[in-house]
Amino acid sequence: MLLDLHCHGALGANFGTDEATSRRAAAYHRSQGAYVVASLVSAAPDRLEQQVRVLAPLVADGTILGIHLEGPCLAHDRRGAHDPGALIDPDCALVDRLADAVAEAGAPGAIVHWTFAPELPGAAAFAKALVRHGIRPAIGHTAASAAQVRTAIDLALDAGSGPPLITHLFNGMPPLHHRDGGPVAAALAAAAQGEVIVELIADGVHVAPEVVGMVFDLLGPEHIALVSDAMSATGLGDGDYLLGELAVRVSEGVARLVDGGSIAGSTSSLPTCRDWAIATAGLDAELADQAATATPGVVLGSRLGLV
Ligand SMILES: CC(=O)N[C@@H]1[C@@H](O)[C@H](O)[C@@H](COP(=O)(O)O)O[C@@H]1O
Repeated sequence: MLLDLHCHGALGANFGTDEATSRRAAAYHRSQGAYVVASLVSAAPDRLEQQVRVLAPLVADGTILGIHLEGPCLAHDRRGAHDPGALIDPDCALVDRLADAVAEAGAPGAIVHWTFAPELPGAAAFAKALVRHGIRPAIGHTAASAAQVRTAIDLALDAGSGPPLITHLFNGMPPLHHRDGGPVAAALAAAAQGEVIVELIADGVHVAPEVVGMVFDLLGPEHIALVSDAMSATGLGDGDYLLGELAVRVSEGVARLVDGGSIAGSTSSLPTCRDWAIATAGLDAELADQAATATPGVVLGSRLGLV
């Protein structure tokens, strides 16, 4: 089985909406060959609490590997398919609240990682709060400079975190510029030193095959987690869907926000991404498999015992 650290749903369901459809989405991904961490897009704090409470029993019984909060402390300009009305500055009380909610709902430690933009006010205290709760900081949806990303990585490591994640490297951040390296340069340099693990969406839409190949050549599979970022259309066809509260249209397998046209997750399961990485990006099967099993396995650690 492959291990997908970033997955929003399948079969018309967004994880966290309700228990029955969340179970069906997880079962779909299992039937394709992947255990998933359920990702939640930016939403109001009350809504996030409801959603983590819906998912806690699924973590407790091993239906899903854990929960990933993607937002709501994200950069407005790099929000991609996140609801601009839900974005807030980093808020340590929200970390305490959601960590307490999953514990109370029977799944202490259910939150595996949490994506935030490190340039926002209060991000340093937020990252420390994550580490205090055993949640791995994930840097993403960010317009930070390379120096700000480097500082955030050091802060997380100093606070006792395992290597932070870089949420879907390249997507939701400025592209690499040779006179302003930004998050991509900082992430590649740190990953090469084993100080972060980068996610890559290898669905054939988000990142070009030659870029996927280049990242594997530069970093090696031990520093890369292939992820699906699968949204609710996964397992179904083209049509109209929701990502969180936002309307998404899927056409020829590509999901885009109806309003603005941002790409809005993938419609591929992780095994499909793995196959694309081999067939189209030209990776050795062994390397693709390592980035879809052993490397995400390091992030999951003892949580893997549950499945
Ligand atoms: C659930 C989620 O957040 N998914 C992101 C999306 O927000 C972003 O728009 C897209 C492309 O990002 P890009 O235009 O920066 O490459 O990547 C991912 O699909």
